[in-house]
Amino acid sequence: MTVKEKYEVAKEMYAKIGVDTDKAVDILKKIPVSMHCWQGDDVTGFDHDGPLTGGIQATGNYPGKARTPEELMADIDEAFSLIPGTKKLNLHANYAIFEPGEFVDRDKLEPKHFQKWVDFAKKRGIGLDFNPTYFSHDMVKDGLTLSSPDPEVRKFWIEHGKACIRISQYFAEQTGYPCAMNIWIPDGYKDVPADRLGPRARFKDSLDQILSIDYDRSKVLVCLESKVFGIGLESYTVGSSEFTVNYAARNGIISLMDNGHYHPTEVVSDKISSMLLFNDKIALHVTRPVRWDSDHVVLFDDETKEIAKEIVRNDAIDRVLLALDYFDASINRVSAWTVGMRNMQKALMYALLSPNARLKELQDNSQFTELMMQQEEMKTYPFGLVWDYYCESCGVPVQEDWFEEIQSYEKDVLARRA
Ligand SMILES: C[C@H](O)[C@H](O)[C@@H](O)C(=O)CO
Ligand SMILES: [Mn+2]
Repeated sequence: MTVKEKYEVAKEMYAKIGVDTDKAVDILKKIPVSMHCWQGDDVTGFDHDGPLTGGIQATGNYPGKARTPEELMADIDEAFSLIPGTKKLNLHANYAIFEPGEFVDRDKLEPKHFQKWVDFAKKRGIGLDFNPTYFSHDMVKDGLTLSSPDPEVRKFWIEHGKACIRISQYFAEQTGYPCAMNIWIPDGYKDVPADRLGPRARFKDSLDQILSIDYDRSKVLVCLESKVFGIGLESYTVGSSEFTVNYAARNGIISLMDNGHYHPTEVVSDKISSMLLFNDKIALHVTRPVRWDSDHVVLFDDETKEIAKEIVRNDAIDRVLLALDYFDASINRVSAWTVGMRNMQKALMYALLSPNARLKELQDNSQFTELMMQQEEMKTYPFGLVWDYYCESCGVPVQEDWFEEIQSYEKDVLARRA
């Protein structure tokens, strides 16, 4: 049987419970998922030689890491050729590309330092997202940036934030797609602080200054990401959840939730509905925390599925900005991208193939026995046959066929980067 014939069988089975698989395929094709450039080189970037700082860590030493913009772009293209659906590319400011011999520090970055990325995106018809890089830099003093007590340090990073807004607006104007610009700072303390209010007040003032510049809010979607702790910053995080949610709500920007940034038993899937009730838009970093904010590759696991369900069944596809955020250096990095991106879309597909209206009705009518039965039965519906058809209709390899391509690319390209 062909992929299409198998799809027809699945289509009939889903139709019996009121699910329109053609519609699910059409919807999924249009949901943008932003792929993070930093999986390709373990968050190293091109503006700096030092270590990765900011309380985050890429562990592993798998060969073939991209070392230049050209290598990173080639690897992104390779991953894109294996990932179905609508993609965006998520860049960090430390991926600026300079002319030979040129160096421009982060407070002075301009759109021209990202022109090659803009050309890359335009050629592929995709949008760009952006992130100021508040880590891996000498101006991070004692682990602090926008909340530093040193006005010089704060000024440097405020200028960086402003520069990034201008660059984001350029991205949006050039690509024709709004640019989500996410602010995350690592600031915090390893040990019990003497003053929790001061750093947060300074962070608040720094954000106010960054956002005071004139920019087009329909083009630049500024987001603010919270965190619970970082490595070496375990006792106190300036940009906590309460801080970022309140700041975003008061200042008309977007809260970004990273599902690695909460206490281990807290789940982002349960937060989405509350956030949707009070915000026009929210943003997500989908990752996989294993015991801590470990940034493992996104799997087709329960929490990823639950996150996708919350987006789909709350009719919030256009209100949730979806980006991935992980960096695994222990496996083939192109494969890591491909697995994570495909899994995010599988989770969305799984949610789109759920009889959501019926399940809600069962809940509202207190038919909990039937609700449990139906939710469990959904797990063995032929989801994979619809997924395969979706991949085929997007022109990317079906099932594990894509891995052969990864193996050839590793042999022909990555292995030669020694
Ligand atoms: C590199 C990213 O900006 C970073 O991972 C941030 O989003 C984060 O999640 C830090 O823990
Ligand atoms: Mn994140």
